[in-house]
Amino acid sequence: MTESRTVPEHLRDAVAQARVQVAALHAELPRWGLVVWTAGNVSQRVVADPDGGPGPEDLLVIKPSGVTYDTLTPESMVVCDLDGTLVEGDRSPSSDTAAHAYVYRHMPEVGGVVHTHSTYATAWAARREPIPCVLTMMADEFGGEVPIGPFALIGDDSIGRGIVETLRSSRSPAVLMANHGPFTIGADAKAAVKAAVMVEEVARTIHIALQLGTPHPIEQDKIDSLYDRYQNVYGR
Ligand SMILES: O=C(CO)[C@@H](O)[C@H](O)COP(=O)(O)O
Repeated sequence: MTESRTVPEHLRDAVAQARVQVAALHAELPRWGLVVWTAGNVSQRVVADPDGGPGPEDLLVIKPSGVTYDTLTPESMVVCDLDGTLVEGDRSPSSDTAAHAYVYRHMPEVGGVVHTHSTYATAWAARREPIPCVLTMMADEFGGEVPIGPFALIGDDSIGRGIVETLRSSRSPAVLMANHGPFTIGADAKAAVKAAVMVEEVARTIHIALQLGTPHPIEQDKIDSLYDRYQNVYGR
């Protein structure tokens, strides 16, 4: 594969650090039972101009496509530009790279993106049904329901467009792409992994609640209050 650009000298340390972080975060996906075989991926933005903030010249670090989790290392991670073009690496980038890159291009506040096929969240995605906000944990992390994104084919901008269109009008850091699975975002890749863990947890719990009867919705003012406390006070 041709490399159109190289990692600029001033970003070498930041890219090396991101390789370590992204490799370690990939190991979290099987650890939390969110993926099987080679499904799923984690990426992190590397800001090209730390003084100016996120911009179109940024890079992203992501896993190579089709490699099993137990063989992923910092060295095997690949670096792409925000068009999804390979900048550094020995293998093809993840097949979801275009989606991750689209999110970074259009949501400058996003520093990490995660995709899994975690079982319960993906079951909701298969039914194209948003996960209703019936748990305080959901109000805390998602600020409301977890929305459904459109059906989109893999490989081009379509998934990225669907993620951005859906999450722009939601407080949720997670979207269930129709018939596909969850994509999550965060200020960094760790926050996006956390959202991936949380969306699977609430998808499972609410699925079980539905087997027992009808879950009670939480009033909007209570959701707002829980969200505000968790986002601005909890853990500070
Ligand atoms: O769902 C998809 C494709 O959208 C992925 O989760 C693949 O299953 C893993 O792809 P690579 O990251 O290995 O290319």
